[in-house]
Amino acid sequence: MVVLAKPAALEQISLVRSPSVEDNFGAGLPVVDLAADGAAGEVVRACERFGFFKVVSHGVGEGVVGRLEAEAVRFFASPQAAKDAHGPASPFGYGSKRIGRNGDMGWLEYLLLAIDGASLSRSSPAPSSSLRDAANKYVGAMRGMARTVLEMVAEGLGVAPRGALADMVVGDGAASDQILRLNHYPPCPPLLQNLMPNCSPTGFGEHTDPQLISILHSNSTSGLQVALHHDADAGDHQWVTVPPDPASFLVIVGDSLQVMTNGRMRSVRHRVVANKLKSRVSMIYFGGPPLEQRIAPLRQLLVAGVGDGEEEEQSRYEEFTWGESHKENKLAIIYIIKKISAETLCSDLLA
Ligand SMILES: C=C1C[C@]23C[C@H]1CC[C@H]2[C@@]12CCC[C@@](C)(C(=O)O1)[C@H]2[C@@H]3C(=O)O
Ligand SMILES: O=C(O)CCC(=O)C(=O)O
Repeated sequence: MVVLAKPAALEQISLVRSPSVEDNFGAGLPVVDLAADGAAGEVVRACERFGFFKVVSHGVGEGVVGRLEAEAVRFFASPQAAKDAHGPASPFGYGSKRIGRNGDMGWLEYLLLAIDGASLSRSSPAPSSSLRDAANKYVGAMRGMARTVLEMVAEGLGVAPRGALADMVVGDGAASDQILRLNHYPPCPPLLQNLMPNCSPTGFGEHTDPQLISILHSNSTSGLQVALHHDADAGDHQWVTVPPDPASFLVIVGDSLQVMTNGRMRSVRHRVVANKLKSRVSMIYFGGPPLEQRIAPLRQLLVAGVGDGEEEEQSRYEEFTWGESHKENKLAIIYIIKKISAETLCSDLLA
């Protein structure tokens, strides 16, 4: 058991050893130019192989991103009492250090906002009208990108109609379950930097996203790591750092898309480690379906390529609705927030 000199400073936030620089993808990061010929095939390949990809040529104006990021920075820089007035996150609103309902802790503060149709929900108010306006424009852009990507997924997998998946999340009038999350990870405290040069506190613990798709933007501060799947279910994975690029977005496959594609696409585990020197600000749009949506493999994928007299592919997952996944934690079989145990604490601490 390790006792920190000042445990209260970290309030039980785990420490992780960051992968070395060589573990970066470098040129190997999956990148898709959404405007290029053959983009649908590239999207499917990246989602099958990595569970995420970087999007370039996305057509989202710099102003739309910059305006919301500036609003987020302004909110996070406001006095603690002003931020606390918008919390605690239950689940929507301002939250700090405590993430979700499972007692997970991270070196971050965040604003979780519900989306109703094409704009922020009136029932989880934004802290200011300027943040709400900026968020609504941003949400519009993210819905457009979610449609493009999900249509490409359907096209690339040979699923008809092209809007089969996209309509679940951004269909006209669909009461889908969309969320916008603004995250701020303050720099790693100087005390810890000195004590443990190779460690950082966990910003956001290891998890997969339960929805169909997430679209992530960050400022130029690093911290995001993804697990390259070898055999992730058997715990065989390698953490790699994704270099930040504010000019692009990262599309992340969620658990529901994994189920709907009967495991062809894999949701990707990811986590954030706090940066030693700079604040990281990220904005993430989560595209989930309506609560009554059945989460099960698309029938067309189970029968695709099955000849006469041959058995169709079996579903690898128990069927449930998106609403049930909230209530009964059904997706917990797939998504894992790993409580980092003593063995995974940095060896500097264990010494
Ligand atoms: C530790 C967490 C925090 C969770 C639940 C659990 C694992 C996955 C996280 C997310 C990620 C996607 C948005 C969110 C709203 C969701 O649906 O799953 C998040 C939720 C929360 O922020 O509460
Ligand atoms: O901040 C990031 O880069 C990732 C955030 C994330 O994984 C989340 O909010 O679910």
